[in-house]
Amino acid sequence: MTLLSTIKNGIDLKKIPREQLPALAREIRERIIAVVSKRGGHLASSLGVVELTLAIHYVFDIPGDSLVWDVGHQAYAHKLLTGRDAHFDTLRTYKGISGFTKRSESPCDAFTVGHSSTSISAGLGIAVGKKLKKNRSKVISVIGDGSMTAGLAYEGLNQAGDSDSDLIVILNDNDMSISPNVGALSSFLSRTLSANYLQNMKKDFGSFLKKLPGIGYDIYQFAKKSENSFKTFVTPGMLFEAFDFDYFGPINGHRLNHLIDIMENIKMLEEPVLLHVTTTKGKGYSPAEKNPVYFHGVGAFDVTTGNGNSSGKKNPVPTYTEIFGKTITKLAEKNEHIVAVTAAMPEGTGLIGFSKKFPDRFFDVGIAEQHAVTFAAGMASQGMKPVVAIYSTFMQRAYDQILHDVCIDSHHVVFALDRGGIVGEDGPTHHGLFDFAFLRNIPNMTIMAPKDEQELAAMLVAAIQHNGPIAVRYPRGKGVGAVSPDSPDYLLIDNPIKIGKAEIIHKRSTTTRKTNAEIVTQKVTAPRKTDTEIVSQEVTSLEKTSDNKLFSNAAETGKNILIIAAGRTVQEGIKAVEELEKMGISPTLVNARFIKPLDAELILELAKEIPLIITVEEHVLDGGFGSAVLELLADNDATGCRVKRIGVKNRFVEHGSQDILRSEYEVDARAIVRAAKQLTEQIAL
Ligand SMILES: Cc1ncc(C[n+]2csc(CCOP(=O)(O)OP(=O)(O)O)c2C)c(N)n1
Ligand SMILES: CC(=O)[C@@H](O)[C@H](O)COP(=O)(O)O
Ligand SMILES: [Mg+2]
Repeated sequence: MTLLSTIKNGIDLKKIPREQLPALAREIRERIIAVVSKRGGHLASSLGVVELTLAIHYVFDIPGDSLVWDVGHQAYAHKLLTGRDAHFDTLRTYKGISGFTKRSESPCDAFTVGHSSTSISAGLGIAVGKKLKKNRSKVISVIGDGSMTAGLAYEGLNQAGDSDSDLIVILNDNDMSISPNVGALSSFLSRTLSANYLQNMKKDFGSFLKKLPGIGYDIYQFAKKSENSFKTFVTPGMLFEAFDFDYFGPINGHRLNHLIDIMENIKMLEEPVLLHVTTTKGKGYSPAEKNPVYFHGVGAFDVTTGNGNSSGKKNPVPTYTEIFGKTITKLAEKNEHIVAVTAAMPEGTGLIGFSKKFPDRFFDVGIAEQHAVTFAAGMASQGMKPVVAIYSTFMQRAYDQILHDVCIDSHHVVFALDRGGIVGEDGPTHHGLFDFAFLRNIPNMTIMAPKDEQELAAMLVAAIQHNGPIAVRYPRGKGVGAVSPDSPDYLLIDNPIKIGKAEIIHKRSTTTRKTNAEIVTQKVTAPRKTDTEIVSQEVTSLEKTSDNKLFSNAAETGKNILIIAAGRTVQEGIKAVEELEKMGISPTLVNARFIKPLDAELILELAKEIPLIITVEEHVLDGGFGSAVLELLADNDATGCRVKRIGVKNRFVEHGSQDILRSEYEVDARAIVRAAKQLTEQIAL
C-alpha cells in the first residue's frame, strides 16, 4: 500500500507525519512520470512543484481555503492529493481527467484555468467575495515566473496591494517559461544577490546617498544601520513591496519543512502576502531537469531514456508549424523587412530556426499577446513586415490591439494563427474555435485558411506580398503529406494565392439531362417530421416546360451537392466526396481559402447551379465561415438555396484526441455525408 493511496483529501494528508512527506513526494513523482510517459502532458512544470503542493495542502484546508493555480498545467500533484489518483491514468483523455484545473472536475479546483496570469485576479476576486460573505477562509494563488510576464498579473497585484484583502500569492520561480524566461522582470527576479554584488551596490548606493543634499546623509545612515532592510530594499521583494505586498523569500521551494514553517506563519497574516519560492523545473526526473523545454509539454516517452516514442523516426510528413517556420525563414532571407514576434512560445510556433538565423529580427515578448500585437503595429508603422505568431486561442487576448492598433490604420501585420481549430488534449481553454468570428467583423482584415501544408506556404507568400492586416489560420499537427520541407521547390509557388479567390477541388459528374418528355418516377420513403409514422410517397416529376425547369433541375440537382470547406476541413470534404459518389450523389467541392473576403463570384455562380449547399469549418457555427456564406447568399437574394452548416454547435469542446473530438463534435467527413443525405432526401420529398 502506498502513502498516496491513503490520501483522498487534505485531512488524510495531515495525518501523515512530516518525516514521511519526502517519501510521499517520491511516490507522487513516480505516479506523474508513469502516467505522463503514456498520456503525454505537462511533466516538467508539475514535477517542479511537488513539495510546494504538498506544503500548501499540508498547511491550508483545501477546498475550504481556495487554491488557484496559474495556467493550471502544473497541478498534477494537486490532483493526486485531492482524490483523483484513482482516475489519474485517464489524464487528458476524452471524458477523463483534464490537464488543467477545472471547477467542474473537483471542488478543490477553485478556478478553471489554462490561459496564463489569471490567478492573482481570480484569487483577489475570490478573497473579496469571501470577505463580503464574512467567510474568513484563506485564498492562495500560485503563479509562475513566466506567467508574471503578462500585464494581467500586475493588474491583479495593483488592486490586491491596495485592498486589505486576505490574499496569499506564491511566486513559483524556476527561471523558466516554456523556454528560458525573458524580459527585464526575469533578470530582476533571478538576480543572485552575491555578497560582493551587494557590497559594491552598497558602496555605490552609499556614496550616491551621501552626495544627495540634506536628506541623503540621513538615509545613508538609516540604510547603513539596517543591513537587512538594505538587502530587502534591493532584492526582488522591492518590486512586490511597491505593490504593498508583504514579501517573503526567495526560499528554496523543495525544502518541505521550511516551506511548511513559513506557510504556517504566513497563514496567520491577514493582508496581501507574496511568498517567493525558487524551484527546479522537472525536479526529480533527470531528463526533464536537463531539458525542461522539451519536457514542458511532452508526448508519450520512454521513462528510462526520456526519448519521445516518435523520436528517431524520420517524420516524412512535417507539421503545419514546421512549414510555417521554414517558409517564413526562407522569405526573410529575401526580405529584410520581415520580423517575427512570439509571445513566449518560440518552440510551439516554429520560430526557433528564424530566431537563430535572424536574432535581430526575432522578438520574444514573454506571455504578452496584447503587447506583441501593438509592438508589431509600431514596427509596421516604420515599414517593417511583422509576422506575429500566436496560437489562435491566445490571440483572443489581443482582440482590441488587432482592431484598434493594427486595423484602423490598416498596418501590414501578418497574424500566423497556429493551433486553429480543435487542438485535442488541451481542451476547451486551448481549442482555436473562435478566430474566424472575432476577426472577420474587423474592417480591413483578411483571413486565409489553407487546405494543406503546401497551401500554407503559398498563403504565407501572399500574406507577405499583401498590404494590410492579414491572418493565416492553420491547425495543430501534421500536414497531409502535400509537401516535404526538404523538397527545394515547396516554396516556389507556381500558383500564387490570389486574395479573395477560392478553388474548385472536385467538380460534380455532369449527369445527362433528362429529356423533357422523360417521366421520372421516384418512390421516396421519408420519415414524417411531425410523427414517427413512415410515409411512402410517390413523386412523379415531369419535365414539361421550362417553368418546370427548376423542378426537373431539382430532381437532377437533388443529387448535386455543393460543399464549401474552410481550411483543413477540405480534407474531410475530399473523404466525403468519395463516399457520396458511391451513394449516387454528385458533390462539387470548393476550397474556400478565404474566410474574408469570400470568393463571392464563384460561390454565387455555383449556388445558382447547385442550390444544395454544405459549408464546413472547424470553428463554432456562430459567426464563423458558414455564417459568412449565409450572409453572402442572403445579401444576394440567393433564396432558392438550402444550406447546412458543418461546424461546432455553440458550445465548448472538451479535451481528448483530435480525431475523437472531430467525430464527437461532428466536424468530420461523416458529418458531411450525413448532411448531404439529409439535403438530397429533403429535396426529393
Ligand atoms: C495567455 C497564454 N499565453 C501562452 C500560454 C502558453 N503557456 C503555457 S505555460 C507557459 C509558460 C508558463 O511559465 P511559468 O508561469 O513560469 O510556469 P512553469 O511552466 O515554469 O511552471 C506558457 C507560455 C498560456 N497558457 N496562456
Ligand atoms: C500549458 C500551455 O498552455 C501550453 O504548454 C500549451 O499546452 C502548448 O500547446 P501545444 O502542445 O499545442 O504547443
Ligand atoms: Mg516558470
